[in-house]
Amino acid sequence: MDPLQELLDWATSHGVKLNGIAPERIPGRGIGVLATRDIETDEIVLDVPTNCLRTLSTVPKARLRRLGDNKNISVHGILAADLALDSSGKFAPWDAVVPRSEDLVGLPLTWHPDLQALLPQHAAELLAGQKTKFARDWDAVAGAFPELIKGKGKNGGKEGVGMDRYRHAWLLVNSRTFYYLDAALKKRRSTSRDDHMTLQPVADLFNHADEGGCHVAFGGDGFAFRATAPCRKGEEVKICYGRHGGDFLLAEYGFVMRENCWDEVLLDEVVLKRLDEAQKKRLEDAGFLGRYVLDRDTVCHRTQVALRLLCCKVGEWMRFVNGSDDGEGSQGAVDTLLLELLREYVVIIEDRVDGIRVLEVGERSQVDMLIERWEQIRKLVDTRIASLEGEITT
Ligand SMILES: C[S@@+](CC[C@H](N)C(=O)[O-])C[C@H]1O[C@@H](n2cnc3c(N)ncnc32)[C@H](O)[C@@H]1O
Repeated sequence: MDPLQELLDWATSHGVKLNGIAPERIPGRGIGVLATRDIETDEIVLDVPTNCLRTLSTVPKARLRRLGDNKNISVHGILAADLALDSSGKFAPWDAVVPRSEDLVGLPLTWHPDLQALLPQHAAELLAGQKTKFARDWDAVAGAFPELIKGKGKNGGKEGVGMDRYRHAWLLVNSRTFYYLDAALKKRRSTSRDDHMTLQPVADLFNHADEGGCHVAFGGDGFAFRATAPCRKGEEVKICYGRHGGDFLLAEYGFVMRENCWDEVLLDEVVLKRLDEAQKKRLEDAGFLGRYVLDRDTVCHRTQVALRLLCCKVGEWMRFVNGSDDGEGSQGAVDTLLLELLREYVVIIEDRVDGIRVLEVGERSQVDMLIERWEQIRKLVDTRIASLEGEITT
């Protein structure tokens, strides 16, 4: 039988209700969810009861006991251990449709370090966070389940096949969990919002849309997915994973979107190098050092503050920071400086893309994805340059 049909049979026998939707393979997006009839706004298209979820509460007690009181492992890490070690067959129809390792090569955690080194700043920071978290989780899991450390890993590493299997499970958890909180999670000490997660077979087949996706509501009985816009038969039904820019989608989900109304880029690389140590200290003390964001329309207030420090006398800058000066008088100088910095950034972007093109590592799809991401950033920067040029000359 078709594995997707088996998953649906399994899910419906566990109380999952699909209404006017069905999963299908979609070129370039793995599996997604299509409308099988016209869907109206506010229709509930999917109901997932709590008994279908894979959470901390469904991890066998014996497995949890072996992890002991280890505070270093995250809930993410425990769920991944459960996926990697599970041989119960309880979720077999789901295991049969989730992406295999070769389907996850878009996630930068799987990339060659030379390619990782050419990620945009925000994506690189997210990746660094993942590496630290993964290393901690793997340490805890490898210590508790030494039977996982056997054979040679894909990269011939001493950690063995177990680490590859664990990383695959860890990435599945990374890219397909939903926010969730229950008694077990509340009881567990030292959990943060990041630990409030669950895996949901079937619901995890929805792809992401920046706008117009189904609304996901989580209550005591489970999850309900409600259409927020009409969807015609045959169209893809999506949800919004969050208002994420392209760097986040690339680092955490391993894909790039052609159009994304939430896209943004960090300008720290060009702004910070203009600041001397005293200016950095001043900005730090005021809470404005770093995280200078350009989105599809404009730069953020933090950028306005940092650039004003480079254009104004300190007194005027302080009045802008405390809100007693609206900054109108210095806006022209700030815009001129911003234009200069954005032009500098264009040169950096071109350099990065050239650097990626000459690399002889990584898979074609990874290289293409990284170049596409830099091209998106270039588009954001070029758009702002064009509008600043128009504003400055008029
Ligand atoms: C929650 S899963 C969605 C189901 C997934 N497509 C599958 O085949 O199982 C998230 C993954 O789907 C893919 N994805 C989600 N939204 C996408 C989009 N708009 N474009 C391309 N890929 C997308 C990414 O690989 C992401 O990591």
